[in-house]
Amino acid sequence: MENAIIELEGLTKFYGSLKAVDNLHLRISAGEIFGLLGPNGAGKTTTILMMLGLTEPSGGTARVCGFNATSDPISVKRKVGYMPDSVGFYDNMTALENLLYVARLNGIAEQEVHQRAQEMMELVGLGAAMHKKTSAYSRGMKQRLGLADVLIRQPEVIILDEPTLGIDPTGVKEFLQLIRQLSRQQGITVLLSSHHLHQVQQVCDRVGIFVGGKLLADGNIHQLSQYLFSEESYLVTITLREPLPATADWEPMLLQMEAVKKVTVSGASVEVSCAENITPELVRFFVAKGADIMGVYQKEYGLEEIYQRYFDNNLTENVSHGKSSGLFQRSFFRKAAN
Ligand SMILES: Nc1ncnc2c1ncn2[C@@H]1O[C@H](COP(=O)(O)OP(=O)(O)OP(=O)(O)O)[C@@H](O)[C@H]1O
Repeated sequence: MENAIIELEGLTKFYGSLKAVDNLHLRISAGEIFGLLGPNGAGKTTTILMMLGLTEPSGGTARVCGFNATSDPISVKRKVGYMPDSVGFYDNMTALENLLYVARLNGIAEQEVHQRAQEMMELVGLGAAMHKKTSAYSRGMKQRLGLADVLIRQPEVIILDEPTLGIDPTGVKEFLQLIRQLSRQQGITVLLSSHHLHQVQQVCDRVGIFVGGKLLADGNIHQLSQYLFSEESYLVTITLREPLPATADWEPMLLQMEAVKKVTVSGASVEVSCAENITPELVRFFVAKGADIMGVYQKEYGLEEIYQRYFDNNLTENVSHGKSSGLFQRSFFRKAAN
């Protein structure tokens, strides 16, 4: 990859006998917004800490902005802004005073510190609230102020660990828009760790799926979808007025169509995975059967399904332990592999 600003080579971390990060290889380009996506305990925070030189790898290397994070953490910290999931402030000070404090700690010259802090407050949308004490700030406002703290040092890379935790949906949307705008306007590289699929999907150029310390796949949503669902790229959901009669043999008939790979029935909803877009044929099929169609919805696979697919093996294991997932509560009809 040309112009990689983050390069992880065989990065590994053991905590005692626990392998928290397992031979991670990853390159992120300058200006990219990369989403590190994984469930709790996947190793996201440990990876970030190694990239910042805050914990030493057991193996491999992390290079950020050309510096080795283990042997030269100070240089990395000059280039990288890190926002943990929860940012603390002095509640008895105003937001601007908090920011000025951080700016001075970071050695920003006194003659420019005021102007820069005020500019940052405007940039993160807190211009009108900069003289309020942070004790009166909402969680979303505190996250914005946290971002200003990070940005005031003019980093090349920002790393955000679960940045939207505890923010309401409107706040999340605004915060993500802000991240995207900053990255695009200022060319900042963003690494965002999250387990909120929808949010990652909205804002990231590329996503890495991280499970059990391993990076299982990375790419943009379309690439991941093509890779995983090449045979079942189209998902058509047809909603009928009545649930399918128990005696109907429509599923096997649908599966006889060349392009149909899988049929899932859930009440009055029939989900058909196909290799080609055969929505008109499917509609004709149901009409010919005398069914009333209430809705037809066609979509490309999203991150949720991609993520779910990576958990297929785990799901099987869970089911064998009696913890059946929602997926298995519906009936599945899959074409047997030839
Ligand atoms: N300091 C530590 N000592 C021992 N084990 C640790 C330590 N930090 C993390 N772990 C373990 O390493 C694994 C990875 O943890 P990590 O915090 O990196 O995951 P994560 O993906 O960031 O999870 P979350 O989304 O919950 O923050 C987990 O099993 C965790 O319990």
